[in-house]
Amino acid sequence: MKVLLSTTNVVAGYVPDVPILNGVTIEVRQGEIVTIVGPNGAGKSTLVKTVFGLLVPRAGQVLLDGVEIGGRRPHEVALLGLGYVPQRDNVFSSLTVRENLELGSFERARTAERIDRMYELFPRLGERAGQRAGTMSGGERQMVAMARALMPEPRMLLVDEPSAGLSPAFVDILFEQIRAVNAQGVTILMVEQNARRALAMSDRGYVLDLGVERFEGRGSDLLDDPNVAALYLGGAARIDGPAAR
Ligand SMILES: Nc1ncnc2c1ncn2[C@@H]1O[C@H](COP(=O)(O)OP(=O)(O)OP(=O)(O)O)[C@@H](O)[C@H]1O
Repeated sequence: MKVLLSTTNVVAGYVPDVPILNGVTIEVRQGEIVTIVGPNGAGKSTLVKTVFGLLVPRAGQVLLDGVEIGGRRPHEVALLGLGYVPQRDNVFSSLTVRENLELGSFERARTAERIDRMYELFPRLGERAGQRAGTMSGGERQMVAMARALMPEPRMLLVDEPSAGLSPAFVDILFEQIRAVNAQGVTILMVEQNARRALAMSDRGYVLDLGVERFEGRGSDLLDDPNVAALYLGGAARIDGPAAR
C-alpha cells in the first residue's frame, strides 16, 4: 500500500526553545487505521495539530501523498484532502446538527447530498438534525464533529481522542463508526488514551513518549509486546492471543 501521510524527524512546539515533538517519524498507508498512544503530555495531540497545519514544524517534513504540507495553513491542508476532528470544542454549540454539517461543506451544490450520506453513517444525527449541538451528549457531539470533518469527503481523517469522557458503551459505538468510515475508504490517524481498545481495532500503532516514537508495529503486536504493555498499557501483555479485527 502506498504511504499517504508521513512525518520525518518532525520537531515542533508552542514556545520558542521548548520542543514538544523531538523528531517524530511515522507513516500512514492508504486505507489503514493507525493509532498513536502514549502517556499524558507525550505530544500526541501536538503531532496531529502539526500535521493539520495548526503548528509550523521547526524541522522535518510532513508529506501528504508526496506533497510537503508542513507549515501550510489548515484550510490549504483541508483542500488537499485531510480532515481533522479536534479533541475539544469541536462543534458550534449554538448551531443545530444540520447547520454544523453545512459549515463543513466545501461545495454548496453537494451539501444536501453529503448531509444525507452523513445521516446514513450516523443515524443518530439524522434523528437530531434540528437539535442544537451544545445540548447533545458528549458522544453525540463527537459524532457531529466527525461528520462535519467528513463533509468534504477527505481522503484521510485525523481524530484526536474520540473516546475522551465517553461511557464504555458509547466508546464501542464510536469505534464501530470509525471502522465504518475507514471501510468507506477513509484512511484514519487517531490519537487515543484508550490504548488497548484503540490498538485492537488498528492496523498499526505507534507509542509516542517525550515527543519521539518509541515503538511501532501492528496493533495486535504492540498489545502483545511485554515492554509496551509494562511501560505504556498499565500491565502485562495480553495472554489471549492476537486481537480479532
Ligand atoms: N497551547 C499550548 N501552549 C503551550 N504548551 C502546550 C500547548 N498545548 C500543549 N502544550 C504542552 O505540550 C505538551 C504535549 O501536549 P499534548 O497535548 O500534545 O500531549 P498528549 O500526548 O496529547 O497528552 P494527553 O494524552 O494528555 O492529551 C504538554 O506538556 C502540554 O503542556
